[in-house]
Amino acid sequence: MADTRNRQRRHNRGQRQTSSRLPFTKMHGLGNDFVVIDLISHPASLSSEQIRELGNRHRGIGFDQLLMIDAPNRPDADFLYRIFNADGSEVEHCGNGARCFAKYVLDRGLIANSPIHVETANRLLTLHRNTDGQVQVDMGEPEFTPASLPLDAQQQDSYQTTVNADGSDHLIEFYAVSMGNPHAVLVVSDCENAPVKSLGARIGKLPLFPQGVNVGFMEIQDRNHIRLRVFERGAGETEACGTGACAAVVAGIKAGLLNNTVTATLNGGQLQINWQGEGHPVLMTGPAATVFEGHITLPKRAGTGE
Ligand SMILES: N[C@@H](CCC[C@H](N)C(=O)O)C(=O)O
Repeated sequence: MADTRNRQRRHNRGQRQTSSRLPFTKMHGLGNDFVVIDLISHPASLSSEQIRELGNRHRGIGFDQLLMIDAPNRPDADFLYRIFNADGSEVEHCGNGARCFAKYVLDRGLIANSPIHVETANRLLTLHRNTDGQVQVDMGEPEFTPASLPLDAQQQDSYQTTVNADGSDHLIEFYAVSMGNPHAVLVVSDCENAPVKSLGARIGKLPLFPQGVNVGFMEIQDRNHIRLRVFERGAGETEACGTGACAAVVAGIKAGLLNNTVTATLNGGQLQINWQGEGHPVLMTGPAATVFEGHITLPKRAGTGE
């Protein structure tokens, strides 16, 4: 049944006309904020320049990520989930966005029940809304090979490099984890006073990371609790980063510093992360919220009357 419906949606995608008035919903997961658009009901295409303009917090709507809901390409998925950072770049994964995605498609009846199977650029995610409204996401398995980020280095347990920020050289040690998107995780003693913005921006630009990297600053409070701030690729420091929380917890478990179930406290609130070790997926549980709805007016395309 899902396959027949998906074939029809893919067919419609091939046939569709672009809408000039595009409904959007503003959502957030722990303050990591999103504009969500449903391209199945309202076909449209947005250039990276248009996405950057919409993401501008002073002249546009403002968001950390734009999330697109579309018809899947694979028969075992209910939807295709595409993610764009505020700088217009398309990326592979967004954990807080996945929880909002589940809330959006369930609240609007685009699917009757969870679990919801969602295709991303490189994974199949499973989303489940709990009876308390929180959403659990099977985020897939973490990867540690340099090629999976990518990271231009030989594989090690952790990596060291020197970064110049705030006028001085910092020798940093980091763990490298791919959650489908790239993460460098630093262990710090004082998360509140860590130079997240300056160091995060510099690390993200190191040639070591040819496709950039999300940089997490993790303070280990005890074996079941971390405090985490994340400087996201393409968005800067955000209120929360779901894939960043998974990457940090996984790095901490692999290093023997954390237990298998951890509460991560981000700037915007808490996520529960569970990982049973290599060969297992990471499970992330947290809230999703709708803020407001509106319409984007897209410029008419010359000569088409659209
Ligand atoms: N906010 C996200 C991650 C969004 C993508 C990231 N900035 C990247 O470039 O990989 C999350 O909640 O995971």
